[in-house]
Amino acid sequence: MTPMRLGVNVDHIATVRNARGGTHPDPVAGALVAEKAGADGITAHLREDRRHIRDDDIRRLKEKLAIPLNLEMAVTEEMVGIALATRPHACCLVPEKRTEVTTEGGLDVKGAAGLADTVARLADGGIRVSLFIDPDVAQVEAAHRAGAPVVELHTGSYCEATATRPAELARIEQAAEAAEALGLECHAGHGLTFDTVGGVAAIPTIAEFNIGHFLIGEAITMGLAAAITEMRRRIVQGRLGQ
Ligand SMILES: CC(=O)[C@@H](O)[C@H](O)COP(=O)(O)O
Ligand SMILES: NCC(=O)COP(=O)(O)O
Repeated sequence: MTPMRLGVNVDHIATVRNARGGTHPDPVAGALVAEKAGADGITAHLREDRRHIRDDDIRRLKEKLAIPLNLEMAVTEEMVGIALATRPHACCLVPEKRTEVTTEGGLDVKGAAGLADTVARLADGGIRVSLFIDPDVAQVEAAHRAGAPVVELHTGSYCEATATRPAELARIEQAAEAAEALGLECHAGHGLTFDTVGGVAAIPTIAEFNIGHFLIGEAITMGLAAAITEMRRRIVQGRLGQ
């Protein structure tokens, strides 16, 4: 059976940290909790504007994790240099727009000149390269031509859709079938939640799910009670001089 790995994206732990400019919460500490909880890998997106994950987070993730690190990054010389210096297990190449709130779409692999060269340089550095694309058969075929062994299908439109969700899921299924036929490993991610992951997981050839924003949100709400209980305990301890 095709594996069904869960990659936990820790970007938005860094978003909360950066809101105060300090060191807490630490995305690396969160990644180690995810590792202990059974995550199969950790994903972190080093954006060009460093709005959440920073260079030092990537360095520390590589140093401390026992599970694979998947570095998401734009196709730039700076990022290729960081990847080759850090040597994560995998790099997922994504499109980036400075003003976007999140990754709005997939890479236009068909129109990206020089992408095959970037894929080859990263592969020569021992890094498994994945291309983050819209669920579109032509993009899957272009990813294959560019020499990438893996594609990650952008599930954002599927997750956001209501009436058209079955049609969006059918696009993901077709793209996953095309990847399988070409011998590419297929991953899925973006915007997945408890309610939307099942539909995608039902596609038998998808080997990895990369999920971040929703999980970090649930960690805040599901974890809030435990944090409050611990804070109450510390207050009582302090009062009693223990
Ligand atoms: C490429 C992608 O989907 C992710 O990196 C993810 O969405 C988290 O990063 P952003 O929210 O900054 O896009
Ligand atoms: N590549 C997608 C990813 O890592 C997580 O996306 P999201 O769950 O934070 O939207």
